[in-house]
Amino acid sequence: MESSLPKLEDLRGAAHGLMRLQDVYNLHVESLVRGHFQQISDPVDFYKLSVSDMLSGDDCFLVGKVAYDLEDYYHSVLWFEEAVRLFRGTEWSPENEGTLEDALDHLAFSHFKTGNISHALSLSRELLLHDPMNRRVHFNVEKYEKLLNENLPATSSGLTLKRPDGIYLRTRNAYEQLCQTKGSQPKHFENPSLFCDYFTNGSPALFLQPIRREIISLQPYVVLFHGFVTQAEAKNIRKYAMPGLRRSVVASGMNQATAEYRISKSAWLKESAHEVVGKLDQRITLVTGLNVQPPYAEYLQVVNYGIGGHYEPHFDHATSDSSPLYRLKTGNRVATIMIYLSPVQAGGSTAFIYANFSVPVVQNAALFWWNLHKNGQGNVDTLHAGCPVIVGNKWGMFKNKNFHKVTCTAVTNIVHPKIIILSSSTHSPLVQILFKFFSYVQHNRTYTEEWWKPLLYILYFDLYNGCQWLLFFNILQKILFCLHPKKETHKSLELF
Ligand SMILES: O=C(O)CCC(=O)C(=O)O
Ligand SMILES: [Fe+2]
Repeated sequence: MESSLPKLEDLRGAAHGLMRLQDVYNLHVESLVRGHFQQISDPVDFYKLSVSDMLSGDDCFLVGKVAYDLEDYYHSVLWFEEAVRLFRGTEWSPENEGTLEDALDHLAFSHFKTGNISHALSLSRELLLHDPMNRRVHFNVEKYEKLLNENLPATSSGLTLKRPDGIYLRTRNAYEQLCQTKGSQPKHFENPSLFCDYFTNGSPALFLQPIRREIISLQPYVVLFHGFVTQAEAKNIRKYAMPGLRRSVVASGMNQATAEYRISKSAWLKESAHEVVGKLDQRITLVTGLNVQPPYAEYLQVVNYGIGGHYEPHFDHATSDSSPLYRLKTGNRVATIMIYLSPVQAGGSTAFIYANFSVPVVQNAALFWWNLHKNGQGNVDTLHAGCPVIVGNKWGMFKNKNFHKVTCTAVTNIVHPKIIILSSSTHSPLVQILFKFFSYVQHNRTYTEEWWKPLLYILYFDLYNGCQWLLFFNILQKILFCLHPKKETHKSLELF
């Protein structure tokens, strides 16, 4: 049983999670510990739990201690203040790690470190009432009195605490603002090009039961497909993923590692795990037109965020050549679809920072967006984040569509030394056909100077869609037509 119990890392993680909620949502610590979610700027409950267990003085002491050990006195002051308040009003319990004296001691020192000497002095004096023989505190009192007598400018009690910058987050304000505003996408009357419709994507499979599509943004293109999964499917997926859940990782240089900026658990689901996985792949193909079966895309990834769980602003696509995505030869991520598998009581929106909107968690809906521009370059407007979960348990499922195993194949021995083909692999059907095409062209010497232009279209097409043969042959026909405008194209096709 011991292995399933929380460890010290989990306890510290919980403290960081609480401080994250406090910061991102600008919450009052005093009301937060009572289960009321009130913003400092607007002290009305924006979420209220129906039943809640209050945090104890000892809980607050622990949170403060985590901050204090990191020399983050902004947070330690706020949490020790709460600990002192709660310790004062309750009997000490033998299960507690800290005491009122400990809290006073740490709070006094935190105030000293933030320049609030008068508070440090009064708290130290109070501490001496409980522990009159404490020589260290006597010494501190003398030191604080001396500092106050010297009347240094930064010793007043009117100082405002400044939140630490931590890892400098350029987009922090915009990100937090979007998290605080639940569902801040422009409404249709603000932007008439945004609309909702019943969408079939021209697919016969959706004619009788079109999907409800909500266009959320055009630049970047982001849409929400409502009712994408059923309640039962979502429940089953959560169940299948549960045993495989592990702490989520992020790309770190050439490798993958856990990181404070992504706190969640995730599991990969292969098609063999359950038939629902294959069904979902098919459904994604229907609404997006993309072949998303591995290896044309990654496996389905199920993600679970607990309270305070989040994913700070990031891109889903690789932005550096050393990304593990390239080492895995999966190619860059063209598009992402994210299915919300559970409701979330508060928090947990998906925020698009530069595009300036956030999408609240809509149970069973799927959010789709393109990460790359059509030329294959990353779209910076897709910078996005998963806001911290305030109350509840957020489950999501992701599918990332890749350029299919993009590698560079230099076509050297063929016609045009300047051409480098980006393709799946030399074994892919596309490349096999291209090679045949090249040798045909080489043999017949009938190409024009610009013969290669249509090829780029094919490559581009293949990279986006895997191979969709019907359209592929259409394009091939066009190429042949360029080469032999006078010949009947269907005859040329026979050559292949
Ligand atoms: O949880 C979210 O809302 C976003 C998560 C995300 O962007 C990701 O996992 O890549
Ligand atoms: Fe993402």
